[in-house]
Amino acid sequence: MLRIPIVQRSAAPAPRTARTQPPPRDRPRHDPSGHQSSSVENPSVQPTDPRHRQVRSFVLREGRLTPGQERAFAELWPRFGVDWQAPAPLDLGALFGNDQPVTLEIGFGNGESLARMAADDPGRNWLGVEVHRPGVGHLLLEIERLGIDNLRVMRQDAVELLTHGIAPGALDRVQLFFPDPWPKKRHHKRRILNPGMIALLERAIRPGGHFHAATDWEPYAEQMLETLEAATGFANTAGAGHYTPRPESRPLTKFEQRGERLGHVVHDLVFRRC
Ligand SMILES: C[S@@+](CC[C@H](N)C(=O)[O-])C[C@H]1O[C@@H](n2cnc3c(N)ncnc32)[C@H](O)[C@@H]1O
Repeated sequence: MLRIPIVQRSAAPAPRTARTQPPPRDRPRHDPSGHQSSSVENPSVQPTDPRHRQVRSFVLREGRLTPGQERAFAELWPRFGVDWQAPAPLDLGALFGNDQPVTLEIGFGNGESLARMAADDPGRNWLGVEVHRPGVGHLLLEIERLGIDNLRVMRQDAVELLTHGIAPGALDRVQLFFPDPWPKKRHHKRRILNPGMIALLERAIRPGGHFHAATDWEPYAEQMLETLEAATGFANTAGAGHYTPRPESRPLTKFEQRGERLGHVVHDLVFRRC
């Protein structure tokens, strides 16, 4: 009898690299921010098993690095980048080499406004967390250009970082500027500022510390105001129902400029942790 050999296919998938296209289900259908975030080596921002997928505030996208950004990852990441794996909490004092108060910026984009703030306020430590790889590379180059040493950079999902990596009360301030608005109703669940995030912020920010958000998307601003005012751990520094005038200390961000070109009104919200 003729026997036909059965050829076994290897079960091991090809390793994912920075330049591998994500499978179709991970490709964004619509990104209202116009932002190209990327899929990378960092396991904490890799797509997870679809059976256990959580709703994320970002969609992983390919992002090409410029030669300058490639160099930044090779030369500057070892000094200013933070390699972190959940669930170990960060030792912020050791990270900065001092006990200055720490401001965390979530989703810094290209990082130019964050680097400016860090340069303007050296008496404070600054930690930026972003998932978009070219943005991280851009910020590393800004740190080099400005010659500052009070800023560290993380390539991470901020939700994961706040859930596992930040000890209770370890932060003096958290800032969230122009988060993706996810304007379609079916995408509202992707908005990063929701009651779950507010609970994480209440845990991470010390009593007397502050949370500062800004957005140019009116319905999101209204949702932020309502959700933050409903949280018992925060008090609106502008008084109930009010937005805060734009603080001088906040430089214009890239997405803010884009919003202004589109005629959007910008709202700032500053809440004190009580
Ligand atoms: C609309 S952009 C705003 C960027 C910047 N703040 C600005 O104003 O120019 C929102 C940014 O948040 C980042 N982002 C979204 N969800 C995030 C998350 N869970 N952790 C870290 N970064 C996130 C995106 O990659 C994107 O760069």
